[in-house]
Amino acid sequence: MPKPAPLELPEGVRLEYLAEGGANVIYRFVATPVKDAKWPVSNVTINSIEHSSLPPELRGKLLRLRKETTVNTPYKEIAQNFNSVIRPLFSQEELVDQTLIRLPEGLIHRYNEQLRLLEISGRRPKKRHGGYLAVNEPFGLLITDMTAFDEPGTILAEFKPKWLTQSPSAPALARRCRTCALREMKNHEAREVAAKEQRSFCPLDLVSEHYEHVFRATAFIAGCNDRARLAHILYSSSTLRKLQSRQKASGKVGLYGPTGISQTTSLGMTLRDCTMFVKIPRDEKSPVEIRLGDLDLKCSTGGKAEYWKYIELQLIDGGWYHGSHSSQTLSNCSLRNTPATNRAPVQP
Ligand SMILES: O=P(O)(O)O[C@@H]1[C@@H](OP(=O)(O)O)[C@H](OP(=O)(O)O)[C@H](O)[C@H](OP(=O)(O)O)[C@H]1OP(=O)(O)O
Ligand SMILES: Nc1ncnc2c1ncn2[C@@H]1O[C@H](COP(=O)(O)OP(=O)(O)OP(=O)(O)O)[C@@H](O)[C@H]1O
Repeated sequence: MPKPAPLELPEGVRLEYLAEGGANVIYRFVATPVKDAKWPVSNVTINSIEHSSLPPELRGKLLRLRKETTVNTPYKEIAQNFNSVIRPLFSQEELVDQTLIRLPEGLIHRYNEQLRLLEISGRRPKKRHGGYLAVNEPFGLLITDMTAFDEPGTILAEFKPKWLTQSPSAPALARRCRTCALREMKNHEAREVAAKEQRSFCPLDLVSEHYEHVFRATAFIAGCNDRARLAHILYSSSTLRKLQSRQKASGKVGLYGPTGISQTTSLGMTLRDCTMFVKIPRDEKSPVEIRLGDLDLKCSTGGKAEYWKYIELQLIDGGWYHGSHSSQTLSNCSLRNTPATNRAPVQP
């Protein structure tokens, strides 16, 4: 059967900047009147987007546009990898879906202009200034909208679970997990140049079998004031456990990852840098929606695999896993007090 043609973004649809990361910018759809009778839409104000007035394909979706980066993997390849490598690992309800959509001509230039204006008006995070959309990218990605703007009372908690198991090449007597060790090393460097330090949870707490540890982790998750409710949701989240087991299965990371092109390493790193979205309705009886996003298969070429090994060596040789630096006295890593004899064996 021939493949269906990719969707096309109608000319008249306007976009509102929502957020961005290092490699992508995320937009909401703002329905505006268009001449094309195929897409009848009515006038709406920002923050109360009438989804019923959007073409059905765009309802409940956001638009993700790719930035120009050193890696520059085309969305077509990202979407193919998502379908062949990521999709089989999770169920449909556990993923922020991705669908290619062809962009109208001139759209990227218009929205690059808007990014410049957002910089001037202070609506773009400073650290993202100077990064713009890739002008040669013909596609955008329609992604599942996890925002709660259109659902009063619903809240969204968002965080990166990071490394849910210890690095396989961490020293056996480590008193820090991979994520806490790296954060503490980066904070040490930040302090030296008077830059802002990062505070976050220990990922091992997130998947702990002790509820109190999960509760401890929620102190660092923005978006949900009801920490106990969030902790209960995470404690019983099968998606979090599945992510952990998929990470374990892609264990060729740290010093053990092959150098150069390797899909196993790419997958291993991708699963350790994705985002978890938790959409919590006000009514405790309504279902909670938990999805994983930003699962673009990382590219292990271009020095990335070497960089990951270099980081691991720095953590080992620099003593960051041991927590022996004077700057590491205050840590909330779940391994910080563990007596060596009780520690779980490091994976082979
Ligand atoms: O190195 P880490 O663990 O700090 O993770 C990087 C992320 O930092 P953060 O999660 O904010 O601490 C970093 O996130 P930000 O750009 O800081 O939001 C990227 O996701 C980076 O991946 P890539 O180089 O864009 O493929 C991530 O780099 P990778 O190590 O996953 O390649
Ligand atoms: N499906 C979604 N629903 C709601 N918000 C989203 C969604 N996807 C992304 N976002 C918001 O946009 C931000 C950037 O998105 P995304 O993670 O895709 O960018 P990125 O450039 O790949 O990030 P990174 O720098 O981590 O590589 C997210 O941190 C989140 O706040």
